[in-house]
Amino acid sequence: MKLPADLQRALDSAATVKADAKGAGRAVGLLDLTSLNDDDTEQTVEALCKRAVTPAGKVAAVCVWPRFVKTARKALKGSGVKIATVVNFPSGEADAATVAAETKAAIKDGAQEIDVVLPYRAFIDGARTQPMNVIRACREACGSDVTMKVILESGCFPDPELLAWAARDSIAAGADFLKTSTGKVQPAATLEAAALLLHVIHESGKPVGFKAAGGIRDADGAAAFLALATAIQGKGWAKPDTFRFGASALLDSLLATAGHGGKGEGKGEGKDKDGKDGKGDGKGGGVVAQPATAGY
Ligand SMILES: O=C[C@H](O)COP(=O)(O)O
Repeated sequence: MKLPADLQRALDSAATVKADAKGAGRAVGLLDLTSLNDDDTEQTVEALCKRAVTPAGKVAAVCVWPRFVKTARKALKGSGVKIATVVNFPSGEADAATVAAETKAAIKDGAQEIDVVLPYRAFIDGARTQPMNVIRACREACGSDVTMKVILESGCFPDPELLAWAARDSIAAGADFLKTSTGKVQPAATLEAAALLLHVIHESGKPVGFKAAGGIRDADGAAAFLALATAIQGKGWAKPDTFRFGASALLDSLLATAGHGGKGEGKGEGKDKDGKDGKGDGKGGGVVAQPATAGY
């Protein structure tokens, strides 16, 4: 299935958008500042939390492994920055009872937002009941106070119709947000997947948010996703309650573009997927997002 013509036009136009200072400052407030590296420690999580309140304002949330939720809670006390964590991450292969237990434990530790991976491999293989039982179990464990973001791992879907189906089922199972990717699989966030998920959200008529996550490394890449959200959902829709970026190496580029310098003025201070220093292309990271070209 090709994207409908109006979505394709919105995507083509968004792909050409360049970041400006105002938009980059706004994007800071929509950021889930993320660290989900295997070698994260309490010290790296504390350092991450110190970066959550910036000269351009605070980020929306800090997203860390469940084992660091308590550390983040302490470090972020009084900041107003939310604490997000991941469950069933990144493989999406745990059963409903395990996911419910993971979710409850994280909430007990202080998590306010749960990013749960849809059992996407099972869904792609044709299963329908089991994947959604996992999402429903997470929803139940979250209750009404904790935000649940469902990670679809859009890059693994062989066709957009199946992705749209997973998105609709996730909304029916209680998703507060649809999130593109774990960031552990390529392709991660693409404008194609974003257009489709934003369209499904729009069609649903429900107050469901969208999170673009994985591979977004510079302010221009972020601006394209924001422009697309505005084109599909309307001006003013993208707020912290409805739109997030999940990114581990975007903040410095946003701050530099917003006129707040940041370490290295956005000249390659980012980290690549292995946490190595980016080599510097003036756009804030070793890997530059290619939002408009990859698959779903
Ligand atoms: O949820 C967010 C992703 O894990 C971040 O991915 P990234 O490291 O490619 O920015």
